[in-house]
Amino acid sequence: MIEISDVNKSFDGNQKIIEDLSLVIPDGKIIGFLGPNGAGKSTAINMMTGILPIDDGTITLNGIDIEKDPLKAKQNFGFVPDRSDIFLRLKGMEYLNFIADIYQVPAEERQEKITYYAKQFAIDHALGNYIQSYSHGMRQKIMITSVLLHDPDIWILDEPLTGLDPKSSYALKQMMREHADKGKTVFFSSHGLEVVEQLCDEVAIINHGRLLFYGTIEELQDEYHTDQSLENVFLELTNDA
Ligand SMILES: Nc1ncnc2c1ncn2[C@@H]1O[C@H](COP(=O)(O)OP(=O)(O)OP(=O)(O)O)[C@@H](O)[C@H]1O
Repeated sequence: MIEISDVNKSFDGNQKIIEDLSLVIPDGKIIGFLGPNGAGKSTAINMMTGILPIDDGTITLNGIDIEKDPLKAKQNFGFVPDRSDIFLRLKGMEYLNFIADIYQVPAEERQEKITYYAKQFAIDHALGNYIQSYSHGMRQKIMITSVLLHDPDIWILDEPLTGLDPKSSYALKQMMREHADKGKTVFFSSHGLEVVEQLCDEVAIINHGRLLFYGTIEELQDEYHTDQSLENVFLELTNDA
């Protein structure tokens, strides 16, 4: 479970990029995090994962405060950022072993998992090459594999499906469903409203750093007295004109 309580964030001390954001992300469900470009999704996710400091408010992951006890909080989640251009000078296998070392994944288990996930994502042939030489999709897949390797309770994924081919996208969606069905937490941002509609149990929609809605798609339709698709309601809700 992730609990975000009264969180505010600005970069220049003036305009708030995140304003009074409170949200409880429960276990056992897939939650989609939606908002137009610049709405504040990555900023919120970066605070949840301890990458950015929080101005005021608190964020806890499985009850552990990300600012007060960052190391312990980080043991509870895995994070796939929206940009996967990191550790470019490591080979795929070196990166996976590095992450497995950090999270102390036993040798036999890590080998088994690397073999399995690399095959699922069709990057097994490329693990001996430098990440620098990987396509965007391959970099995305190596990042996702590194999270799956240490099997954290909470998955925080920033636009994880962008750049994945249909087979890998399908595999990841299946894994997300299985993880949620085990009673674990899956939180991901996306611009793909059809995927969100098909995959998520609940959605959180933000714009200009403020939470506009949190709940199921049926509740969203009820609230806006419509039976229209998520896309139509989303466009109406986030229309600034
Ligand atoms: N380091 C920064 N310094 C100043 N402003 C920033 C910084 N990072 C983000 N912003 C601003 O914060 C706002 C929210 O950006 P953010 O990247 O969180 O949005 P987003 O919802 O993830 O967008 P996208 O869908 O395009 O990824 C934007 O107006 C952006 O210009």
